[in-house]
Amino acid sequence: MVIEEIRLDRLEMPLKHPFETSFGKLMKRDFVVVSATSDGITGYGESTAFPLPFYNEESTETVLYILKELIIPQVLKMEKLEHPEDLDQIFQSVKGHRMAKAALEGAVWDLYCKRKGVSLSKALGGTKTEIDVGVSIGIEPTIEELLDRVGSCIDQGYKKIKVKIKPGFDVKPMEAIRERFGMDVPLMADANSAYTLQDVEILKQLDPLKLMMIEQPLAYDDIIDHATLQKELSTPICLDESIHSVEDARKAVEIGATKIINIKVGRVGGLAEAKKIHDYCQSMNIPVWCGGMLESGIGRAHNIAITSLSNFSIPGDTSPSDRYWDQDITDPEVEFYKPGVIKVPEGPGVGYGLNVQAFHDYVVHTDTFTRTKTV
Ligand SMILES: O=C(O)CCC(=O)c1ccccc1C(=O)O
Ligand SMILES: [Mg+2]
Repeated sequence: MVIEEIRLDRLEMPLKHPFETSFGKLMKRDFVVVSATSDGITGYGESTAFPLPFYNEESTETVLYILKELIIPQVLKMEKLEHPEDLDQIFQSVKGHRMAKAALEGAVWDLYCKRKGVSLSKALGGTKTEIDVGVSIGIEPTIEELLDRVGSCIDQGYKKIKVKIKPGFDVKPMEAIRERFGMDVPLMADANSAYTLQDVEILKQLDPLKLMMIEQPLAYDDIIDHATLQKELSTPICLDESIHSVEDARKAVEIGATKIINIKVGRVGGLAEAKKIHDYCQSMNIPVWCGGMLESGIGRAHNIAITSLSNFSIPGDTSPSDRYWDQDITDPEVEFYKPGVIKVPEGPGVGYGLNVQAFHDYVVHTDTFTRTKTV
């Protein structure tokens, strides 16, 4: 196929509730949607970078810069793009910037699948027809408010409850959840890199709570200290921020830094790399699950497709649209078809259409790039 047009729409979507992590508080989502068109068919991808580089090094502005200046001009010159993996030649010319690459790669996967008339799930080798989902709960102002939110999520049927922690809001709130809701709730904590090895005594106090895992307790770029910490903890460590590629996954698993991996399509540079990590982890008996980045329905749809692969055996953070949005930009929105379960769509591509009206209501800026005709 030949891609004739690529569009970058920057959107601002207000969150229903502020979302607080150990690195800060988000009130709205500011992100980029990539549209790629060939023969009148358009595929969509979503950038998961935040406006500021507080989760990883990328930001909305760096995504726009890398796509506009370095990647899109090369893609619009490609003579032959038979498969999304052909983008790799171009991607190799830019180190890092994985969220920028993933946003474009996602649009090309959707386009490729729509042209072939197959679902993205099938094209990736997915086998599940439905996926179990969990919820990620931000840091709440008080333990009481956290308990209310956890209770409501349990009532809604979420299959995993993840709670954000930070120094000063860790052992007490997690103990309070266990006391109120019991030891059977599938419960985990995510620290977003807020601790160091100095904090091992605090983290050890979580062990009796039998959490499913603790996500990224130490630095965003570390695996060595995580391996040291894992030797001290009975709670399994799950890496998020530190894993950017299948090579990172291999090294982290080999040194014992992680027993479970959170795969985020954007963080690892796209669906092709996400699948490689999934396959490697499967061969090593390491379970994986799909993380979230407060995506709109477009990013959620990609997450649902990759989660249909068999080693995504732990419920991910792909909650329905109404967890975050009054009005999402897909039609239909992402919904439970029974509590805690989302159906994997069977239609071509991501299987969710665009709600054009809602989409345009959130757009704040558009750039369009077209192929220069060659004779
Ligand atoms: O999209 C979701 O529901 C997951 C939310 C979440 O946990 C998160 C949100 C923003 C930044 C980082 C993370 C994370 O998983 O670490
Ligand atoms: Mg995380």
